[in-house]
Amino acid sequence: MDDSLRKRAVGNMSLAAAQERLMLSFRFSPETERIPVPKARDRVTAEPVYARQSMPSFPASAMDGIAVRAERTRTACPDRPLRLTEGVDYHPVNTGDPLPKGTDAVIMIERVRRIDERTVEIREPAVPWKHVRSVGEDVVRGEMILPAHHHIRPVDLGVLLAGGVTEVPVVAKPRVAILPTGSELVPPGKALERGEIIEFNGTVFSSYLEEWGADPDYRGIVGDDPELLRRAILDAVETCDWVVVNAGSSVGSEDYTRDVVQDLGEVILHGVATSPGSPVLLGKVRNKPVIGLPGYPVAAYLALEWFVRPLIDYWFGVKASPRPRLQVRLEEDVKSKEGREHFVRVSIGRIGGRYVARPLPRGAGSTMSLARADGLLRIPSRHGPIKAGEEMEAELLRPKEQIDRTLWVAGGHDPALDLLVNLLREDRSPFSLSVAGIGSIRGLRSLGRGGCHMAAIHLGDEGDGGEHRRWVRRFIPDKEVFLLRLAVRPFGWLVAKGNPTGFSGPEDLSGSGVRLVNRQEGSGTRLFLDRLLQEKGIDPSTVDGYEREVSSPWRVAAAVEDGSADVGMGTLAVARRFGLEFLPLRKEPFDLVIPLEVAESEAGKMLMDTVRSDAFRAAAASLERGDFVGPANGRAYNTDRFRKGRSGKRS
Ligand SMILES: Nc1nc2c(c(=O)[nH]1)N[C@H]1C(S)=C(S)[C@@H](COP(=O)(O)OP(=O)(O)OC[C@H]3O[C@@H](n4cnc5c(N)ncnc54)[C@H](O)[C@@H]3O)O[C@H]1N2
Ligand code: MOO
Repeated sequence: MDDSLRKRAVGNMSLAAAQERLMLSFRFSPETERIPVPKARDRVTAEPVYARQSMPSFPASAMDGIAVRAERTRTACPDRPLRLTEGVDYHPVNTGDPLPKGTDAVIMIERVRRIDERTVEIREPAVPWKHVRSVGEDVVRGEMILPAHHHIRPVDLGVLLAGGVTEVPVVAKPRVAILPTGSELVPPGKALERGEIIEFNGTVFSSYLEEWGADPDYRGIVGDDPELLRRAILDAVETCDWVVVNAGSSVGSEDYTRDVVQDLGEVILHGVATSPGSPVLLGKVRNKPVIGLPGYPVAAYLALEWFVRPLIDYWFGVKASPRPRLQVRLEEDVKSKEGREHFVRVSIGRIGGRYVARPLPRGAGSTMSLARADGLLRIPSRHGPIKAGEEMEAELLRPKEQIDRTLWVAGGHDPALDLLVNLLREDRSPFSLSVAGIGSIRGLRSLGRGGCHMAAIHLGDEGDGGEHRRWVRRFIPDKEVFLLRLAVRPFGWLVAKGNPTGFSGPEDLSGSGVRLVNRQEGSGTRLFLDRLLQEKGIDPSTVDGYEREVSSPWRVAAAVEDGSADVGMGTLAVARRFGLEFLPLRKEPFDLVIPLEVAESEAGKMLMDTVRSDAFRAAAASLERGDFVGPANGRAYNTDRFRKGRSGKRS
């Protein structure tokens, strides 16, 4: 047996213990840099900074007016106005001017009546030192402006400069080497050969590290070769403070990070009890941290935050504030095994005054689901699975105010929804739309129990106008709802160009070697297929590929395109986008189901106006013809439509 196949599984220390172990393994003594104040934003002070001069450095007028000696104006009153002569009793001053010698108060110009060129009159006495900024009123020489280990903000630059400081001592940034490893990796932009993967984790790491205050040093892709990795780590520890190695920390035959680190230094620990993100390697080479992160992007970014971010904060001596949290109710069950902490990405919507969370795809490779997530559930290792309806705390990845202003559509998917998302943004709408493609039936069910604002459905044929209404009544019997038509889409079979298997209809799905790619249960497409099979008396278990479920029309098309399936169902627009052949079956309406209270809300009205706009209608019409259109770029920004906020017609 190949030795690498006998590698041990990774360990499972708890995340908290692993973080502590890492922190206890290093002591840092970062250098201090002196940098010009204008460049100091987001840096961290290395020492306290004291004012070198006072601000203001002279008594200054705080208002436009006249400077006087207060004592000389004592007799002024409304009955006996006092006349003052310029150059003798008063001096004109503007805000910020030094107070002329011999004066100690300023009278605002509004309180002064001009008599002639050199004479003014006042009706009340000046109060000594009123409207005068005394020396050091703002910053006083010798005062501490910023303490040590302070994260410098734009306003701090102002007080530093005002206090006569031009250079500020800051903690030098930790230089962090980033070593993406893997012979399958290629730089972005290259035309991909089979098996090649675009290297993007390195860029994401660099960007997070910059955001957290470190200085990333991206050192390029290292192939799967222990000698190359060894040299890359040794080079990196020469010039960098820490090293982050990406991938190769698991137990595959080409995962060398552990052995190389062991050989060059010490493995502190390998493997944490989390999902995703478990194959983490923490090591020490030449007394410097070497951190091996899993290759799968979501696992990698979470683990970067768990292990590298606290090191950065420790280096700078600052404490990052934790993300805001929010109590949410789970829309669906969430599986989680005891003994491991689970991190689950969720979308969050505010529905009927409470926050509802829907779990997003769990795969550690699903970058899109992290990019789209509103929050993160952290399920403790002793918790076990979570049932739909349970409440939990979520960490927010998006501001709550944005979540509050998002309408949530769940159900079937169509490019018309993307169009809506973009039109709302183009129109500078305060509201946005978030789409959960979970299938028409699940969308209706979710709407029925208050799990989303609207459902999107395609469950019928254009010929049968009542079909959608019947579905709605079945799932939402007790709510008044609108049906808003977005499009009528040509729907049919998608096959490769030239229809190589000669597919002609459902009869060909059974026993003829044609491979199907199916949609998930609860989708309108699945329902339609099941009906066709039933009509033809075809047993689904005889259909090759019936069990292969994908979760969107795009994934159906992608499977047909890559040749792993021969046929699937989808719209003409999707077929065109993928260059596939389309065999039409029906024209199906794609409708939004909108409860009355949502339709009458400000957000609902805005959405309905957008659906009725010329821009949407034109774009939707081309979708119906099967032409894919992008967002209507360059369209004039029309505030008027939103101010009017007309309400919708009932369907
Ligand atoms: N038999 C087992 N297999 C695996 C286990 C296990 O316990 N037993 N753990 C799984 C888990 S969990 C994870 S996470 C991954 C981690 O594997 P590696 O860290 O060794 O990463 P790779 O296998 O090299 O890559 C995984 C995946 O990610 C892609 N990748 C890698 N680097 C990049 C990059 N810089 N940019 C973009 N994408 C990248 C890579 O191509 C792979 O597709 O192991 C499981 N397996
Ligand atoms: O720990 Mo891995 O990240 O789940 O796929």
